[in-house]
Amino acid sequence: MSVASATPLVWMPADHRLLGETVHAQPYLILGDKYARAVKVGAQAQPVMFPLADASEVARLLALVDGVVLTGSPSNVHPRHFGEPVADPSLPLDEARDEVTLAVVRQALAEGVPLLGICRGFQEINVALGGSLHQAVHALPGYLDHREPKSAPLDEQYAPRHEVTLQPDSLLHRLARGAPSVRVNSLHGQGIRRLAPGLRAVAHAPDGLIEAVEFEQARAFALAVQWHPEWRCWEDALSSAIFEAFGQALRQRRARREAEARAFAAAPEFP
Ligand SMILES: N[C@@H](CCC(=O)NCCCC(=O)O)C(=O)O
Repeated sequence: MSVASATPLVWMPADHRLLGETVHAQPYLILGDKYARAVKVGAQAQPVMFPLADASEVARLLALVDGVVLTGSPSNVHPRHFGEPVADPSLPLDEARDEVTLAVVRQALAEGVPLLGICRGFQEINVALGGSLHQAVHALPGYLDHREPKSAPLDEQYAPRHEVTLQPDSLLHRLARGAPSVRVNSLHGQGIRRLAPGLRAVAHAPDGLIEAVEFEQARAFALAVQWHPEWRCWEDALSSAIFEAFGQALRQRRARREAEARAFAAAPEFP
């Protein structure tokens, strides 16, 4: 008998933000609409949040889902996670998010849970595995300014800004149908400095900055990009391909989890 699988579930860890006027500002746990929408439309999956999850709950919560998306965010990963002080205290941090996402990366990769990282999520994967970040790419001689024009309309902020060259024989290169390079948007101030052990750089900007990584020993989909494929992912061939491939990996895990649950239910009980 064939059994139709339920819609896969994707854990999307929350940002912690203060919203409201200064004296009345209150803490909120939030998820950007464009990320959730890309998971729903592009990967045909259901986004879920565990808003007050802490690191000690990560393993138990990962067992309930079919994949993870680590989203972008205006906040930076705290540089203490790669042994540095904060270079610019005016920039936002989100240590509560760091606590969860760094643990999620290690556990998800160890267990073969499909993982997609975007922008901050890309940086989190590198830091979680022992890599480090440049805290201000634009201040480095010879590097481009990878930040978005802050006062421009969103369409302009998310417009393709520079090329990335793709590494042959990578998943990303296959998803780009063998194109040697693609143009991508760019909305970040930080970037990978020391690549973490176990990660392979599979895309580079013209200034040499790493723009995409894959996990070398991946047991399932494990890709992260510094740009934003979630932005109207259905309008761009590579963005659509990334979310479709992630969706396929989610359905494979979903089918496996359901088969295990059926086998467990059918097993004889021993006293
Ligand atoms: N703060 C980091 C990460 C940049 C990032 O994820 N930007 C996305 C902002 C828009 C959004 O919320 O999606 C850096 O600057 O490098």
